[in-house]
Amino acid sequence: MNDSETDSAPGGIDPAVRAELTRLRDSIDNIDAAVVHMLAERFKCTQQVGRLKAEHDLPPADPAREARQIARLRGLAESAKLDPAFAEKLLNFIIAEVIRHHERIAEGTQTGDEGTGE
Ligand SMILES: O=C(O)C(=O)C[C@]1(C(=O)O)C=C[C@@H](O)C=C1
Repeated sequence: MNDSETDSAPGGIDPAVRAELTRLRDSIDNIDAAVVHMLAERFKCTQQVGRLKAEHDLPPADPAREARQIARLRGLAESAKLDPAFAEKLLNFIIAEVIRHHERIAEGTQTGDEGTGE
């Protein structure tokens, strides 16, 4: 249910429920903003890694490094009571995009700034 659907709930919403929903959504919006900012910083780092790898003829992907990152993140997820499988899928999704950026940098088809908004 989206905002307009909750707004048009039959009989209206109890004001206390509405206040609690608004409070939770405010926190969700702050968290989403933090995630975007953290991802932007991560991509700035990985673009530099991509340029370094291209300059030194290193392969875009490093499966051994990825295996260590996944093991570490799964442990962190468990401690944080987050589903480790979800954490792994999310990291794999991000890394796949990073590898695409690395490949484009190595091909010389991008400057290395894509994904950073620069
Ligand atoms: O650490 C590297 O070598 C990177 O290129 C960064 C990164 C990552 O996004 O964390 C991406 C690709 C590699 O396979 C491993 C890790």
